[in-house]
Amino acid sequence: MSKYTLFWFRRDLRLHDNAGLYRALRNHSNVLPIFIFDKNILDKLDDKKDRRVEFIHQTITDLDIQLKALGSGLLVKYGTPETVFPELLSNYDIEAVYTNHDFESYAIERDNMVHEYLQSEGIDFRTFKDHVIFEKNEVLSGSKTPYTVFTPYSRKWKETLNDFYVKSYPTEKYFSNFSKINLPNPPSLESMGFQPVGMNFPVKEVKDLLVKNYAEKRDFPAILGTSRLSVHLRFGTVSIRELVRKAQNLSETWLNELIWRDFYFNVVYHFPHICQGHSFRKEYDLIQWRNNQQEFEAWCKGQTGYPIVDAGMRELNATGFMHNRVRMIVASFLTKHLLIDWRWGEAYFAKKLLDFDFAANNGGWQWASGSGCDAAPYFRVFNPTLQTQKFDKQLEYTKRWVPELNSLDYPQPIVNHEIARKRVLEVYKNALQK
Ligand SMILES: Cc1cc2nc3c(=O)[nH]c(=O)nc-3n(C[C@H](O)[C@H](O)[C@H](O)COP(=O)(O)OP(=O)(O)OC[C@H]3O[C@@H](n4cnc5c(N)ncnc54)[C@H](O)[C@@H]3O)c2cc1C
Repeated sequence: MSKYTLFWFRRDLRLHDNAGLYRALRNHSNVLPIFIFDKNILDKLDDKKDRRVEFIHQTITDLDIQLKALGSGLLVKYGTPETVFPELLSNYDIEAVYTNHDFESYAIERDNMVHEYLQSEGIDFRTFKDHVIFEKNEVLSGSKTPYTVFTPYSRKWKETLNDFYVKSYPTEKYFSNFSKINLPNPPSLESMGFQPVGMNFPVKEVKDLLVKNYAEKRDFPAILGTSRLSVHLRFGTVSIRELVRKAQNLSETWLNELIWRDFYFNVVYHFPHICQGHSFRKEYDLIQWRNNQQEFEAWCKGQTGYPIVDAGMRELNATGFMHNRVRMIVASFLTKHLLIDWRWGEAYFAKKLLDFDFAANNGGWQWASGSGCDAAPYFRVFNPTLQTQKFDKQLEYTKRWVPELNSLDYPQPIVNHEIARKRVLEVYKNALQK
C-alpha cells in the first residue's frame, strides 16, 4: 500500500471543482480526506444550538456518504489541530497534506503551526487558492499597491479575469485515487455538545431567472430577489468559479457582488490591523461611542420602535439570515442613531449570522460606520422611515416580523431621528477633526 496523502477540508466542503483536492488526487494515488471539528472554534460558541455547526455537520455527513459510495470515506476528528495531527501521524503513514487557503487570522496561525509541525516530521504541507477568484497580490494597482476602493479594484479584477481563472477543476477524473478504506460514521452533533435546531437551510442552486432579474429586485427584502447562497459560499458547498461563470452570462450587478466578496478578502489580507479590532481608518478609533447597554439590548431584540430595524433584527434572531438592504439599515442605526461601537454590532452578527464571514462582516460594519475602506461617508445617516418607503412600501417585510406594529404592544422609538442625526454628526466631527 502506498503512503497516504491527506486532503484537509475546511471552508471548501465539496468534492467537485475543488482546487486543492484536485491537486491531491492528480498527484497521489492514496488520498484520505479528513475534516476536524475544531475545539478551538467550537468551545467558544455559547449557543449549543448553533446553526452553523448544524450546517457543517449535515454537509460533512453528506460528504461522507458520497465518499463511501466511491469505496472511500471521510475521516472526521473532534479535537484541536495541534492534537489531531500528531495522532494522525501515529496511525497513518503520511507523505503529504493538501488543503486550500484560508486567510482569517485564526486560520493563518493554525496553518503556520500545522505547517511547522509537519515540516519537522518531514511531511509536505501544500496549500492552494480555492474560495476566491483572485487573492494575495493578483489584483494590484498600477503602482503595485493594494486597492482600498472598490470601483477601481473591480475594474482591474475584470481586466485580469480570463477563462483560466473560472475553469472548473475536474476532480471526478481522479476519484479512483481516494483511499479504499472503511471508516466509522462522523461523530453526532450531540457527542460534541451541540443540538440540532432542525431548520431548513437555503438551497445551493440559484435559478437563472433570479440572477437575470437581480438588479431590479435585489433591494426589496419582502421578495426572494437575491440568491441566498451566502452560507454556501461561506463553507464552500458551492464553487465561486461556477458562480462567476453564471454571473458573466446573466448579470453584471450580481457579478459585482461576488467581486465585493473578493474585495473584502483582499482587504483582510493586505490590512491585517482590521483583524485586531481596529478601524480601517485609524482616526475613527477616536470616536466617543455612547455604548448604552439598554439601547444595545433593545436593538438586539428588535425592540427599538423603528419597525424596519426591528424586523431585521427579529429575522436575524429567528433564522440566522438578514437581507443585505436591512443589514445596512440596522448597522447604520446602531452606529449612527445609537452611537454604539460598530464592534458590538459586528460581534452580535458574528454570533447570529448563518453566513458569518469575518471579511464580509467586518467590511459591512466598517462601511456602515464610515470607518472602513470605501465606506459610506460618515455624514450619511440612513433614515429608517425613508428606507422603508423606498424598499418596503407596503410594509410586507416589516409586518412579517413585527406583527404587533400598529398595537399598543409595540414600543415607542427609543431615539428621535433628527436629534440622533445631529448628535452623531457632532460626535463624528469632533473625533475626526482631532
Ligand atoms: C453590516 C453587514 C454585515 C454583513 N455580514 C456578512 C457576513 O458575515 N457574511 C456574508 O457573506 N456577507 C455579509 N454581508 C454582505 C451581504 O449582506 C450578504 O452577503 C448577503 O446579504 C447575502 O445574501 P445573498 O446570498 O442572497 O446575496 P446575493 O445578493 O445573492 O449576493 C451573492 C453573494 O455575493 C456575496 N456578497 C454580496 N454582497 C456582499 C457584500 N456587500 N460584501 C461581501 N460579499 C457580498 C455573498 O457571498 C453573496 O452570497 C454583510 C453586509 C452588511 C451590510
